[in-house]
Formats: sequence, structure tokens, C-alpha cells
Amino acid sequence: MKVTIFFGSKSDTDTMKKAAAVLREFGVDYSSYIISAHRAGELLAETVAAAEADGTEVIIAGAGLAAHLPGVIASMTVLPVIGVPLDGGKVGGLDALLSIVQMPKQIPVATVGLDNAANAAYLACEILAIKYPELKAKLKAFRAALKQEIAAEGGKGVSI
Ligand SMILES: Nc1c(C(=O)O)ncn1[C@@H]1O[C@H](COP(=O)(O)O)[C@@H](O)[C@H]1O
Repeated sequence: MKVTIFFGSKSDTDTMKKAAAVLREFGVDYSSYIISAHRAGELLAETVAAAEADGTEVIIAGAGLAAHLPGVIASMTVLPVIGVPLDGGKVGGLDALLSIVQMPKQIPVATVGLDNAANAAYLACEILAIKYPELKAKLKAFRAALKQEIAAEGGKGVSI
């Protein structure tokens, strides 16, 4: 059960750590790499091939600005790639969101919300859970606990 996380810059680290935290919570192995497709394309190709050879089953890729990294990775593998658009500041992340979500046909990237690296990891777990029943059981238990939490907090009515 293995995920590889890529992101384009050291400056993305804090946001992408949220994906790692969820994978740890669900006991999913992961490796992570900071490699820009724009700045180091050959190294990226080698690392994607090595990750695939090493048993990676899902890839998470985060990038801001002209966020080509997830799409370039998707062009190099048939593993599912989940893209995380990162808010780089100037246009509130719209640049990254559109770069990642608007992939040409045949080369999809599953895109989560802006800066939502945690959701990328939950989705990766759900993909892996198709194959790993113990992970599916953990996800179901997590959802059941979430429902209980909501019921206990506001689901029985609140005075406002
Ligand atoms: N979008 C990409 C790519 C790429 O797509 O190859 N490489 C770096 N970046 C993004 O540029 C932003 C600024 O990076 P720097 O802070 O290193 O200049 C980061 O959010 C990174 O993900």
C-alpha cells in the first residue's frame, strides 16, 4: 500500500504535509519528493519511473502558479494522479486550479480543492481501499466517527 507525493517547491511543504498526516493516520506508506517539472524534468521522469517500479499505487502532486507538475506526471504513468492546486498568492490559486483541472482528454488528473492536500490523501486512501479491505474498514470507521461527532455537536439542535 504505497503513495508517492510530489510537489514543485520547498515553499509548498507546509500545505503538502497535510496529505502526509492523513496517510500516516490510515497507515499508508508514502515517500515524498520536491521536484519541479519545469526546473528538472529529467529528474522527475526518473523519479516517477522509480516510484512505479517500487510499488507506488497512487500519486499525489501539488503545485502552485503554472501548475503543470501533476499533468506532466500523469503523462508519464498510468497510475492515478491526484492534483492539489496550491494558492500561490497573486490570483488566489485560480492559475493553479485551472492548470490542474483542465487537462486534455486521455490524460486525466483528479483534482481536489485549493490547498486541500488532506482531501487528496483521503481520495488516495479510497482508491487503495478498492484493493485493501483493512483500509476500507478504517475508512468506514472514520466516517462513522465523523457522523457521531456531528450528531453530538450540532445535529440534535443548537440555540443560536
Ligand atoms: N508549478 C510549479 C512547477 C511545475 O509545475 O513544474 N514547479 C514549481 N512550481 C510552483 O511554483 C511555485 C513557486 O515556487 P518557488 O517558491 O520555488 O519559486 C510553487 O507553488 C511550485 O509548486
